[in-house]
Amino acid sequence: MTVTVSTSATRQSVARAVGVTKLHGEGEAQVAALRGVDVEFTAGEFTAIMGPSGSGKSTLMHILAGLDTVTAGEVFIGDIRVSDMSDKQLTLLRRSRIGFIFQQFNLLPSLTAEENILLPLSIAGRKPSKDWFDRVVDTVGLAQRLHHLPAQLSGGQQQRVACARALVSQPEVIFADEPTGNLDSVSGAEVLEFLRDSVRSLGQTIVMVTHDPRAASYADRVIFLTDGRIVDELRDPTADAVIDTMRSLDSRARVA
Ligand SMILES: Nc1ncnc2c1ncn2[C@@H]1O[C@H](COP(=O)(O)OP(=O)(O)OP(=O)(O)O)[C@@H](O)[C@H]1O
Repeated sequence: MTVTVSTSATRQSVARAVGVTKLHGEGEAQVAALRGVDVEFTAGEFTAIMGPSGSGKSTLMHILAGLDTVTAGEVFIGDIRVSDMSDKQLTLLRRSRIGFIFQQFNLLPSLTAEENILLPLSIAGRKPSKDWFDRVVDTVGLAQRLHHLPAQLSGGQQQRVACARALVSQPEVIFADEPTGNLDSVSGAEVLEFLRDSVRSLGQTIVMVTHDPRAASYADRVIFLTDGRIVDELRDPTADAVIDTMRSLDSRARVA
């Protein structure tokens, strides 16, 4: 069964996939990573994408973020059709409208926390608003660490720098790929609380790929992928509800 995920008509759509299919490779080695995915992400919402290994989570996120192309279907960021864009247009779109948080933090080791946070804006030739910068730094709790190098920060603090870097340019949407995958449970919880706060108090929109039911429970909604299709969705999830849904997907897969 394929589920078409619907959203509230009153909220603005920030990212949308319509009938997206993605084939990797050629001939006998060809793999269908996504098979006709329809999904929409609305403003001010925190969504987690879950599913077994190989179900297409990273492929979906990369396609939504303009980092990979579709085989069929369409992708929109706001009302802009990403699936038609040239590489140059995609680079500009990513710089101006999309934020990224990676499992490995991806901070530049020779730059201070503050310089890392401001780097995307400097590259785009933009100046930060001082008020917004202060608010973001305050929200992530890094005011006392701005002049430290990444090596002088804990893993959790480094990931909070990466979160601030994603937020400071006020992107329409932040894509986070296993943001707590390299953190212990306490630092992971801090980062997740921060991500949830940035949605609740700063109005950010976040789409996060995770394997961890507890991480997914911080989201407003969880969508579940199996074998390249969206097969289920939970709103206001608890970790137990996410675990139960994952188990039921496993048993459905075994029966099929
Ligand atoms: N560049 C590629 N070339 C060939 N096949 C690929 C490529 N990228 C992904 N795939 C295949 O597409 C399918 C979906 O992969 P994807 O990485 O999106 O899954 P995932 O759910 O993110 O997995 P994981 O949880 O293990 O990271 C898998 O079968 C994978 O082997």
